[in-house]
Amino acid sequence: MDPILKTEDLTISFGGHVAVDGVSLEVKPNTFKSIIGPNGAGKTTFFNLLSGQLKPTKGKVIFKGTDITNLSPTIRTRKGIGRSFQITNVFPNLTVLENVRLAVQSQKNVFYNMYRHVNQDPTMKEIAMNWLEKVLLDNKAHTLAKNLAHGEKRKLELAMLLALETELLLLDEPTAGMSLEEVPAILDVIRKLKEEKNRTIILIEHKMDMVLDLSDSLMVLFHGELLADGSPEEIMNNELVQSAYLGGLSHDAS
Ligand SMILES: Nc1ncnc2c1ncn2[C@@H]1O[C@H](COP(=O)(O)OP(=O)(O)OP(=O)(O)O)[C@@H](O)[C@H]1O
Repeated sequence: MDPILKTEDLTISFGGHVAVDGVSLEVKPNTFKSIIGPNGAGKTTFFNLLSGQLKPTKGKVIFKGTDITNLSPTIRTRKGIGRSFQITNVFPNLTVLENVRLAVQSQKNVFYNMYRHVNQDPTMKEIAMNWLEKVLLDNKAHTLAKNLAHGEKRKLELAMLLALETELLLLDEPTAGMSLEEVPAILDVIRKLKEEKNRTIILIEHKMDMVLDLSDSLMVLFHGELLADGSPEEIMNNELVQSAYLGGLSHDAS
């Protein structure tokens, strides 16, 4: 099966520091891949290269056989790469429902006329409400986004990402900063997405139990380099990974 996503020698330097260093990998469609690695290994930078927030110093990003290395984040989203929203992309003075409805509209290419449609299209509202139900946030539909608790904001980001209906989802620590009680619900949402088997999901995550539970494959970044790429079993048994990373991980994994 052809990969949905491929990187070739993907590299970015900031000044003299090589944050992502010659990463070549392939991701099969409708699989779940996690990226692990210690703090500062280059995981978020790698995501930024996939989503187009950063342009590489060298190398390529290929999505569904097309070289997208020089395309903008907006065009990449239209082509099917969805990156989890940061809360900075959320309108704080709109309600939760209105925020998701804007994401639904942008998926349907009617963003240019958003205020008219916000008020006039009941279907958009229903679709938005469905996404909110999916992330268990429908009870906060009419709350202003700025008044949400941290875990609820992460759920809103996830609902907005899902509303874009992209084939590839890039999830950057979706449970970061959540309280212990909030994590299982979001984990359930991600597990259900995986079980639908109609999306490719790449997850950056420090929580090893979550990674091992969900992933078909794992890639390990270490000082910007791809240290290993394989099944969870292969990675856990990889001596290089154990000595370079997993030994230390047991201390800082949450
Ligand atoms: N815009 C930037 N300018 C300069 N250096 C950067 C920039 N973005 C990232 N870096 C550096 O690149 C390296 C990789 O950072 P990155 O955030 O990708 O790591 P990470 O693996 O996601 O870490 P964490 O697990 O802590 O989130 C770090 O040394 C970081 O300081």
